[in-house]
Order: sequence, then C-alpha cells, then structure tokens
Amino acid sequence: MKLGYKKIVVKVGSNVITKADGLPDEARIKHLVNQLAELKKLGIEVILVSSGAVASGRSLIKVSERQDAVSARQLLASIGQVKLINAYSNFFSEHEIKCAQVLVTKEDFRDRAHYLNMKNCLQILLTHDVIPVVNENDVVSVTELMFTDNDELAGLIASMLNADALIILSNVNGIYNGDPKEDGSQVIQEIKGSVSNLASFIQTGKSQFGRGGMVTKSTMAQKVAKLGISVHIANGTTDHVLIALLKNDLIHTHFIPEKIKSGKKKWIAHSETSAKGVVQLNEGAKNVLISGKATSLLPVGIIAIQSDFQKGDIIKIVDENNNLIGLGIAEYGSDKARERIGQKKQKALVHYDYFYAAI
Ligand SMILES: Nc1ncnc2c1ncn2[C@@H]1O[C@H](COP(=O)(O)OP(=O)(O)O)[C@@H](O)[C@H]1O
Ligand SMILES: N[C@@H](CCC(=O)OP(=O)(O)O)C(=O)O
Repeated sequence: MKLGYKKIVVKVGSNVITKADGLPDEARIKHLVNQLAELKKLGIEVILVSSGAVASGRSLIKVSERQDAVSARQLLASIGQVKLINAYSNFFSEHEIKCAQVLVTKEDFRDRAHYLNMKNCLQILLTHDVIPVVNENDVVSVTELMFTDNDELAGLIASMLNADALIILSNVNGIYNGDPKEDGSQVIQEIKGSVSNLASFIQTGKSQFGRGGMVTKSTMAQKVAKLGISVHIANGTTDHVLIALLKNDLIHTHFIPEKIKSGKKKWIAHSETSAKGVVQLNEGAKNVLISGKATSLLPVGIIAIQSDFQKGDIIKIVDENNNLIGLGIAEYGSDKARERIGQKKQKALVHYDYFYAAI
C-alpha cells in the first residue's frame, strides 16, 4: 500500500453503519470488515473503534418517551452492543480472523498505571492477531464521565498505541470549506499545523445519528497530528474506501503529522481533564515554552500557583490571561513551587520531556 502504514486505528461513525431508517446496515459492516481483513492479511495491524451500539439498540427495542435520556442511552447501548459485536464477530470469522470486544470509559485513560494496563491489553490482542473492536462503555459512562464522542476515544487509542495513522470514517468525504450540502463547497484535502479558521467552515449541526459532530473531529485530528500521527477523515459509505485511501487514491481530508512525540508526551497531551494544579506564567516564559525548543519550565517565569498539586501530578500551565499553554508533570509539589515563584537558578518545575505544548 502506497502510504506504507504498519499500524492503523480505524474509527467508524454511527452514520456509516446505520441505514436512514435507523436499522444497522449489515451490508456496510460486512464490506468494511472485508477491507479490514484484506489489510490485516497484508500485515497491517488494525484496531477498530466502532460506534453504533445505540443505533443498533434502536432496531431491537422501543424506548418509552417518558424515559430520561441517560437511561434510554444505557438501555439501547447495552442491547445494541451485543448485536453490533456479533455482526463484527460473524463477518470477521468468515476470514478466519478473531475480534475482541473492548469497552472503555474516560476513567481508563486518567491514571498512568491504569492507562498502561489498557495499553498492555490491546497489545496482547494485537500480538495474537486479534482485532480489537473498541467502543465506549455507554452503560456506565454517563454525563461528565463520557468522552465527547468516539472520535476523542479513537484519538486516545491511536496515541496510546503509537499508531502510524488514525482513519476516521464518517458519512461525508472529509472536511469541506463550507456547508457540505452546498454545490460550491469543496473538500479541504490537506491540513498542516493549527489552522485557526478551520472551525469557521464547520456547521455546528451533527449528522442524523452522530454525537460529537465535525467540530470535535477536527479539534481532535489537529491534536493527534501534532503528536506525530497521520489523521485521515474520509467517507465510510464509499465502496472500498480504506483500500483507496491507503493507495493514496481518494479525495478526503488528511491532517499532516508533525514530528513524533514520546509515548509519555502523548499521554500527557490527552490528560487535561485529570490535571490537578494550575500554574500561571509570564509572557517571556510562555514564549520560550511554545517556541518548540527543548526548554523546561523554570520557577523564574512563574507568576502564580493557582491551585495545589503534588509531585508527579499533571498540571495545567496557563498564560497571564489564563489561556492554556500546555500540560506537564510536576517535578515537585505546589508548596515548594510557591516558595520559588520568580526565583532564578531553581530546579525546573516541569522537565521538557514531560511537557506538552497545547498551542
Ligand atoms: N465543513 C464541514 N465539512 C464536513 N462535514 C461537516 C461540516 N460541517 C458540518 N459537518 C457535518 O458533520 C457530520 C459528521 O459528524 P458526525 O455527525 O459526528 O458523524 P459521525 O457519526 O461519523 O461521527 C457530517 O454529516 C456533516 O453534516
Ligand atoms: N458509543 C456510542 C457512539 C457515540 C458516538 O460517538 O457516535 P459517533 O459520533 O457516531 O461516532 C454508540 O456506540 O452508540
């Protein structure tokens, strides 16, 4: 395959595998599985992140309108996931390939030890030629414990496994420079670095069965590409989409990757929600830290410790206007950091190897 990837994460949106009437599109699932099997046989490691549990559940049970949204989602997903994974399992077995169900929550990515346990689980599946089929555990993930959507989850998995590429399959050909339904709109084929006006092209509405929409896809894609992983957004309802994409023969959106970051930096990058403390910097320290040079965060540039943390915690680093600059692992706790505010020749609070610049 022209793009030469050895390990890919493929995320399939609900819309790709759900028909207009809400029923699961088994022919589409089968066609995707056939392509994944073909890639696997070429020696490419494949991890699938598939949405569709809630949509599948809708085809099996009618939820009373009096039911609250959280309970309805729990009911639909718990029933629907069984149907979804059965479809994958049956179609993969036609190729003599085993797949595994991996259901995760946001909590699984918070603590470093827990994160490494999960990484180990996925790796053991891959070394035994099993295709992990990952989805959010919708039964226990409610409200603030939820991922924004499965695009966020797929970004985390691609970072965790140091994948070469993340392929997001939705029901549009890519990110358009206007409303995808309008004739004049065209697919933006290449996105490099942070494009500040990207969000302005994107309509906030979602497709019929989707959760996060294109805004979260593009934010996540830029972040993952910054960590050194290629991200592709393509149309999963196009026949042979994966094969055409990997042959570099498909119109879609490609986020060009930056230099590969270490595994630990990738984890830090996705840990904003579990950050414990907040440290504020002056303008000079901010400019040095985001310059891309290998510089650690020294107390001389700190102007305030806004909330407490301990040695080893992930901390948020903000500028004078409280905008997020980056995330890092604290080399010592907030008590010592407070004593050293503004002082020269003090030990770095965050070492460069454990700092991720968010801008
Ligand atoms: N500029 C844009 N380019 C492409 N799609 C867009 C754009 N603005 C909004 N969208 C919408 O985003 C939808 C895809 O996001 P989403 O509903 O989350 O899908 P999925 O279920 O695949 O995750 C598309 O169906 C499209 O209607
Ligand atoms: N976990 C949910 C998927 C939620 C979700 O993010 O959907 P989508 O925006 O279609 O990828 C399900 O399986 O129904």
